Amino acid sequence: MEKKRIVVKIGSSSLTDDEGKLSIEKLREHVDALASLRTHGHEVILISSGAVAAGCMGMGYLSRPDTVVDKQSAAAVGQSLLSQAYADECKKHRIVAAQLLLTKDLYKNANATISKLLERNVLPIINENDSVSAEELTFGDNDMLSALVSGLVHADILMILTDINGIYQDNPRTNPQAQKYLHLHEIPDELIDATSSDSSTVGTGGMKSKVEAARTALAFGVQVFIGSGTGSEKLVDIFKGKGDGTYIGVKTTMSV
Ligand SMILES: Nc1ncnc2c1ncn2[C@@H]1O[C@H](COP(=O)(O)OP(=O)(O)O)[C@@H](O)[C@H]1O
Ligand SMILES: N[C@@H](CCC(=O)OP(=O)(O)O)C(=O)O
Repeated sequence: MEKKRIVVKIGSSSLTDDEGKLSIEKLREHVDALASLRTHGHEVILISSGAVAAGCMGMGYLSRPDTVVDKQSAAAVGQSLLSQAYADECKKHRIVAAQLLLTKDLYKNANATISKLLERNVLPIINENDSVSAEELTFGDNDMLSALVSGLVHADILMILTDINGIYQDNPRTNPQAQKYLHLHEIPDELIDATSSDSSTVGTGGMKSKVEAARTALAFGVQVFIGSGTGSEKLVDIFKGKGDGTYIGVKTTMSV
């Protein structure tokens, strides 16, 4: 298998249980899958959401808060829990993990650090620095952050993992008849217009922010997958073109 540079983005919805709390079981499965992708020789960078969700309980919030300061405070509590959980699970695979908390205005400064970490076989784990990100200058969700990082590091592939198995013509939670796109060559304006920003209870941006991110990544020459999966081989399967989701792009790095 040819070595590729792969950015994997994991949304809050794929890291939490039914009550919206951080699920160590789910996080463990993601780390197992990331480890397998690395074992196949690929360079892997992780963009992980989940700080706000992970911090809600410690802050005494019963559900995801609405105000910026409440979300920022929950993220401050949750980011350290998230980072510790990744470090613990990575250690089981003898993987050293690094944490990078980026902001929209300064994210490009991380380029050299990410390159050095990859050179030393360290797994970069990136999130937005929620606690200091000003409302008018925030990514808000990590979809666009993952697309911009993919461009910055000249990634070959961006895999966006979420709680739904691809892009549908309409939100399948409200319209069960909606049809799924298996493969898209590009993201037309009509698709962005038709895609909803309705998200899960823990996520932000819904499918709209993911298709917008996919369009940005495509413009950088990065092939994109949006979908879900289970088990330690799910990322390798996505790479092989056997993922449960939507493949986007004209290149054939992933054997779609
Ligand atoms: N056209 C669509 N196709 C698929 N999912 C959609 C669509 N429109 C809205 N959604 C919603 O997007 C949600 C995923 O977005 P989000 O909650 O932000 O996830 P994440 O936390 O992984 O970023 C799904 O649970 C689904 O309900
Ligand atoms: N940076 C935030 C991400 C916010 C968010 O909900 O993102 P996502 O789940 O990717 O839609 C966090 O870690 O909670």
